[in-house]
Amino acid sequence: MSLHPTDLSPQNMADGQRAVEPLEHSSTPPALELDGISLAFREKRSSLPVLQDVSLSVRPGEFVSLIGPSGSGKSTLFHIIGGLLKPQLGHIRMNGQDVTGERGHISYMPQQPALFPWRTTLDNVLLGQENAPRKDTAAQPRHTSERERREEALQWLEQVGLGPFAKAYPHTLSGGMQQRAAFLRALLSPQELMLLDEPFSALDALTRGDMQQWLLRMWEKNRRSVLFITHSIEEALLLSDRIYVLSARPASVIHVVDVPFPRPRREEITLDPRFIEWKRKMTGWMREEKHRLDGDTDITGSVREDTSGIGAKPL
Ligand SMILES: Nc1ncnc2c1ncn2[C@@H]1O[C@H](COP(=O)(O)OP(=O)(O)OP(=O)(O)O)[C@@H](O)[C@H]1O
Repeated sequence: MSLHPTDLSPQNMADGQRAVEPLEHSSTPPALELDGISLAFREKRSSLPVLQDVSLSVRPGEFVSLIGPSGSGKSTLFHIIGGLLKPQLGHIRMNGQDVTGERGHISYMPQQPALFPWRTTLDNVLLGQENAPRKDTAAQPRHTSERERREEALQWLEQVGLGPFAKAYPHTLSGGMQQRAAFLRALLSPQELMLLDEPFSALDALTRGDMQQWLLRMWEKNRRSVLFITHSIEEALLLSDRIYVLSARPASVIHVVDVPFPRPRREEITLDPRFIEWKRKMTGWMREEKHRLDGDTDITGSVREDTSGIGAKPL
């Protein structure tokens, strides 16, 4: 389990000091390691550089977020990690093994729940296990029979308040309920690493807040390794151990934030002055990046400079 000792006390923030590097680096290899990933989409006569030398890691049991301007290449990065695209440069390692260009190593939760309308909630939740090789995971140890898997999935559905809807079809569920089912499907998949691509973006604000709290509790109980895409700085700060901030396209990592707030975290943390300060600082970064994307020459060149003094690591 990774730890993120940081020194982001209000005093240090005022003093303009940086967060210390994590003290503990476990000898266990990262659940996910991206090493110098670059990709350009090539068409007949043109080339669109989308990712440029992106490196990041997710240690076992860590919740890591990616945040960056729209169109910067976040989903493309997920497609590369999932083996749907092969980078022109760089490597992907999972648990120390090079898996660049290989499929089947991750469980994935997309923006839309993508439940099959002809399958019940229970059968949708079981879908992730049907085409994947069986192996132990933290959430689900090895089973011998289909019946046991169904029973366990039913217990999970009860736990997330979907017990009465196990036999219902997706169109009868609310957006939040569908997302919980989609999350369970990913959680019960045998792959250890979960990629969550803006899972709450289609939900209304209140449901989204509820789902964030729900995800926090679920993750704190199960501690899967998660890479999470979001556009919401508040969501990233609330949920993550670490946040990678991407530049505009071609995306590279411009800041890494070791989130200093202890767990378990609850909604109240968003009212903490340190949380508000982080949010303000990160909003500034994102705004600068957006201006750069829009071609605002006044601030071009200032984006990669860390002026925060509150613990971010500029690259
Ligand atoms: N298959 C493709 N062929 C050509 N260009 C593509 C392809 N897929 C994505 N792009 C382009 O690559 C860029 C990055 O797209 P991507 O969807 O990865 O960005 P994103 O950061 O996930 O965006 P958003 O935050 O809006 O979801 C965009 O300009 C997009 O138009």
